[in-house]
Amino acid sequence: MLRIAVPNKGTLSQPASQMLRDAGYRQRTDAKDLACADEVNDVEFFYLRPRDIATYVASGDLDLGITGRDLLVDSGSPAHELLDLGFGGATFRWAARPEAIGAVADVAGRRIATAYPGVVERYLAEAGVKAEVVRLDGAVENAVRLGVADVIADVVETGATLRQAGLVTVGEPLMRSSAILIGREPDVDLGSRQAAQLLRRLNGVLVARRYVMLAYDVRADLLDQATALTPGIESPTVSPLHREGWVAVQAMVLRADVHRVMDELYDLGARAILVTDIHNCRL
Ligand SMILES: Nc1ncnc2c1ncn2[C@@H]1O[C@H](COP(=O)(O)OP(=O)(O)OP(=O)(O)O)[C@@H](O)[C@H]1O
Ligand SMILES: O=P(O)(O)OC[C@H]1O[C@H](OP(=O)(O)OP(=O)(O)O)[C@H](O)[C@@H]1O
Ligand SMILES: [Mg+2]
Repeated sequence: MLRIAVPNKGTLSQPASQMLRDAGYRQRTDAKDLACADEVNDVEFFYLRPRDIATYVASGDLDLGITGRDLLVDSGSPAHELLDLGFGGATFRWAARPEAIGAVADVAGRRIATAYPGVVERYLAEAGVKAEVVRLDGAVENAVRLGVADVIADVVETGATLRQAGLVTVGEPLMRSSAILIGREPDVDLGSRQAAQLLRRLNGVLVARRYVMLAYDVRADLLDQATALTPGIESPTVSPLHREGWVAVQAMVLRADVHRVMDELYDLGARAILVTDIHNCRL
């Protein structure tokens, strides 16, 4: 059985399980369950703290895992990123009181509060900057107000928590994170039937989330201009219509672009433009 680590709590937990469900895997129904076997697919899922997942995967005790890129870096573990899963996106940033520091170089000699000392120490070492790292478990934004630190380095998603604490970001993010699939080796072991299937299925979910299916009718003499707007992934499907001189076109389009593409197709003269969701795919 393939053994996979899944976040048991926190921001990544629910979307990770949802993505696995969308990929056709069985997931626990009770949030207190520690493991869940999917006999049909010959996979067993273990629910672990996302911070610990890289350790289990790097040791080889589990085959694959889902965690955050920042947590993988923070762990200092030799596990490898195999696939960006497209959820749990956040930046990891410096923040301080307005005007307290102007640039990242100014963190030198300051006290930096963080729950990710591994990420911060690696960054400081690479930048050749010396500073004191104060390791906290969470609610790091309070550290400046309470006098424990001068600067923080933390996960920023909407920025609402920083604003509440009267802090502003400084400089560029230390890193950009999102949920990732990790493994012990730099590539998925495609010799393992279950691992190859998991990768194909997750890629199928990613494509289904990013793309929609667009169908429309257009005059045959406008087909080249229309398909230039909707080239699809391989090539658009073109079928004859009963109406003389018209064709029906079907192509996958990026969800983020679909409204612009529909407007441009309409302006070109295409009609009966329909968008449908893709539930899953194998490309
Ligand atoms: N708004 C967010 N807050 C915290 N972590 C986030 C957020 N958005 C994405 N993430 C990512 O989630 C992972 C952190 O998850 P983790 O479960 O350790 O902390 P959490 O979601 O803050 O939960 P808790 O605070 O209960 O431990 C990191 O990879 C982080 O980049
Ligand atoms: O930019 P935002 O959208 O405000 O999100 C980022 C904040 O959310 C998380 O805190 P969480 O609520 O998990 O508390 P914690 O610090 O105790 O982990 C994270 O640690 C930041 O503080
Ligand atoms: Mg948190």
